Amino acid sequence: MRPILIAGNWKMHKTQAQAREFLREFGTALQSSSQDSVPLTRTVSERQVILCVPYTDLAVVVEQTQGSGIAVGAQNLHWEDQGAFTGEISGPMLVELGVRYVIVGHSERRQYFGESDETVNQRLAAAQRHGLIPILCVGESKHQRDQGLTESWILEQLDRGLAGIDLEHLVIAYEPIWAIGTGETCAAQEANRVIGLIRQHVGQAHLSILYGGSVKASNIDEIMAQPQIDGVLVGGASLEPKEFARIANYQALATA
Ligand SMILES: O=C(CO)COP(=O)(O)O
Repeated sequence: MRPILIAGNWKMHKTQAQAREFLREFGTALQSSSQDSVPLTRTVSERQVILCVPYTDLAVVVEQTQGSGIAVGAQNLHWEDQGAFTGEISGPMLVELGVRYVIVGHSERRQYFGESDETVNQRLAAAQRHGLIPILCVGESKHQRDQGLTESWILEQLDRGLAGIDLEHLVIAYEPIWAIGTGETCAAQEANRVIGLIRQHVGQAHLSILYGGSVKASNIDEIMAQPQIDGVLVGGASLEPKEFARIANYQALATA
């Protein structure tokens, strides 16, 4: 049985005060949106909820989620442990704060900050060296999809990104770029197909592979009904406590 992960990526949103407010409302919403009002700890122990928050919120969110079962993630890390890298944050700095997961290679990092598969690979290795679980993001652009390049592009991202990486302590997220922040969700069956290809290519039976891109309370049940999809990486909808709680408490439908 592969672990189910429901991860929120806040991107560059929320001050510490806003993070505290979110967590107050999220705790309540998690219980009230759960069908049988199970306590927070039980809900999240069956489905690992992860909040990937800005660096400045990490300490507050770790402190406020202690004992709740919610795990905390960062959104990037540098490959060196320390050094003259102005503006960067290293693995040991995250570990000291109690962070357990870290997103690596998000398409926004690749698009706006020049991340390449090579630096993604180095960041993955650094995360694992320090016991952090990296969430590697891969996905094609609209242009690549239209050109029929989806599969070859993703397999290339995987081959380059995962060279020498331990496949046991890793999560992959399939995030088609054209579905991020656009409201245009990838059809659940198509996401299932691509994730199946990723699983086959990586060849690691226990790997959790998530879908990301315009996930909302209104489409989570259908997405999670797909047999290859082990969870979601949620952007915009993770900023709103009630919406994200409903996503975490998705209703398990019969497998599509
Ligand atoms: O980029 C994403 C998560 O990492 C997805 O963002 P949205 O859910 O806002 O489309």
